[in-house]
Amino acid sequence: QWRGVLAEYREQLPFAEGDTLLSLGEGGTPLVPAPALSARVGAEVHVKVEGQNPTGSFKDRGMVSAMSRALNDGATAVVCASTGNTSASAAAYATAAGLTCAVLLPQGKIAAGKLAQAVVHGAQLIQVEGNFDDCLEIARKLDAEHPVELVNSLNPYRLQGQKTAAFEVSDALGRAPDIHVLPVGNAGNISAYWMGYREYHEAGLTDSLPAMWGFQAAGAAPFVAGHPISDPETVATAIRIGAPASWSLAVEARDGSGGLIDAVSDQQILDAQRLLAAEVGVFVEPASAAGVAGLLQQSERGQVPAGATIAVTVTGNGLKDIDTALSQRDLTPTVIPIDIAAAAEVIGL
Ligand SMILES: Cc1ncc(COP(=O)(O)O)c(/C=C/C(=O)C(=O)O)c1O
Repeated sequence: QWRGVLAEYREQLPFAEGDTLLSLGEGGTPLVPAPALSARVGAEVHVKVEGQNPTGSFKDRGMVSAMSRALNDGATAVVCASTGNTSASAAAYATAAGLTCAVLLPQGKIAAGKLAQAVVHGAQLIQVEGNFDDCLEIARKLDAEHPVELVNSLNPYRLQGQKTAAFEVSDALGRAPDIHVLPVGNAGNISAYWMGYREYHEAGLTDSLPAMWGFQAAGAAPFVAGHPISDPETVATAIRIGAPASWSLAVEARDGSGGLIDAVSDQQILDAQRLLAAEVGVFVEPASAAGVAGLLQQSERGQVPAGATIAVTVTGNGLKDIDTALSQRDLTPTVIPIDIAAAAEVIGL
């Protein structure tokens, strides 16, 4: 029985013997070989399906850690800003911890599935007439001025929890990948993976380090611009972020690993989302496909080393944002009477 990331990787995590460790079963997610992607890019591609976590995104790894810390420190309330998945995860883990949870969301820019999660778990939802960056500014000030625990990825326990994904990829492959590919928004995840790969390497559990390849939406690509941008825009609302909180850690992950952070268009993201669903069999929300879009772009540019071992993280479940997925498709249903022959005819039997 998988015991959750805090128990499974306790020695690598900053928790004391007597600490209560929460779990909703997070972590232990599938690393799926993707022959369709491997054939397209000429390398060995494995997809880390983080939409399989309890609340449907990778955020659960970091949230179980930050929430456990908060609980053991006697906190009674937590706060976070979110584009949706952090708040969904914070709401669920606050419930598991018996803490109250306030979430700050950019008005009108959050996928319905994520909103539903925060609501059903009883979080206090506050919609801000601004974007994620404005929400994070408020959350930081609330944390500084009031007895609430901030559980955004500025909280080091978030990155500590999220680094376990790098452990799992290395354990599953029996080695570190040559390249790790993932989307970049607030930039906590790329920083956490790099931390995890380095820790495994320093512990002698792997004998190499991957290049970290991060991808942003072209309309929300501060790392590509080289500075924060004020009006990020993308259909991938989860990464519609202009002022990443983990800027310096992400730059260290990019440069320290000999990697890159580049941009892909919304169309490339939607095409990658479609490819994952139609050719690999994995349904992800748009932002989650940004890494795959970037890998395809690198391949088109001849930048993918032949035969390389590549891990790509897809970060959130497609069920979070079915409106965007369905808006890309012809929905005229095939309707038939209650008639077997009619069904057989439609199917072409
Ligand atoms: C599906 C999905 N994919 C990628 C990212 C980017 O990860 P980071 O670069 O670590 O921010 C997010 C981020 C979401 C939030 O920042 C939030 O929920 O507030 C996400 O939900």
